[in-house]
Amino acid sequence: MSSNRDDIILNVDKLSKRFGGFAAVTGVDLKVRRGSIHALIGPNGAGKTTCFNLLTKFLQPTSGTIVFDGRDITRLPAAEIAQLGLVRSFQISAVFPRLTVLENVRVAIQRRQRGDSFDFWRSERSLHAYDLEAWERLSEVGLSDYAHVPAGELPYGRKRALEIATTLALDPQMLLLDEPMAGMAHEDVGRISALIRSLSAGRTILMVEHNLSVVAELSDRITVLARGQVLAEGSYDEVSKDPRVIDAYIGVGHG
Ligand SMILES: Nc1ncnc2c1ncn2[C@@H]1O[C@H](COP(=O)(O)OP(=O)(O)OP(=O)(O)O)[C@@H](O)[C@H]1O
Repeated sequence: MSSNRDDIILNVDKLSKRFGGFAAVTGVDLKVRRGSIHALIGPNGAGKTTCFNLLTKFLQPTSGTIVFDGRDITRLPAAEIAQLGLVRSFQISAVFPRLTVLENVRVAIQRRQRGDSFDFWRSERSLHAYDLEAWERLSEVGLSDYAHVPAGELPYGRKRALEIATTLALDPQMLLLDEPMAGMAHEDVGRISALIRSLSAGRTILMVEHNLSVVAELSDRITVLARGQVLAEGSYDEVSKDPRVIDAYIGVGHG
């Protein structure tokens, strides 16, 4: 694939999701350029999480199409989408607290190699085969010094970094990050921002994030949702000056 500026890795067309009579997402168009950091923002209840769930097929769309890397994935199951390289960061609950940081990443790599099964109670020797790659992932997210610490003992910010390392173990072309700064202490925000920036080298990132200064700093492009629809799209400067965006945020008390 070429990597010119118009190279769209994710092309979402008129995506909609209804829950019974309630339209959570309506006619959303979204184009994400390969290699960019794209943010999806909007006030509470705007439909951001539902969009993520539709993209990764945790939910089936009511209508619309999703094309990833030139392929229509609208009807594919979640596991196949991950295999194609569109991967959502795991939740912290997916980290095994008693396993060390290194072991967690090793298990994630093994799951990629063996498919989505948990038959990791194999020989120690077969697990060590994944060590080299696991160390690389840890170094990529700045966790090398924590390799032998049980995951459950990591501070919160480092747990998010581990969660990202286990996601990288799936070798994604495109990462969906669901509120990467949620619950983060102030001192962790800068470090995770730098991490996201470094991850974007050679990958595409789509993130839902409430911290607007992080969105401003990191994003090449921003799509603003409100009431399940696209309200505005552009650079941070453009969307933050848009009166409709300001109204939508103030309307639900964000200010
Ligand atoms: N499974 C469901 N059944 C019914 N309604 C739902 C369901 N999931 C989400 N909704 C509704 O869809 C709307 C969009 O919710 P969603 O969680 O996608 O918003 P959001 O932008 O992610 O909000 P937040 O920023 O608060 O996380 C909300 O009104 C929500 O109540």
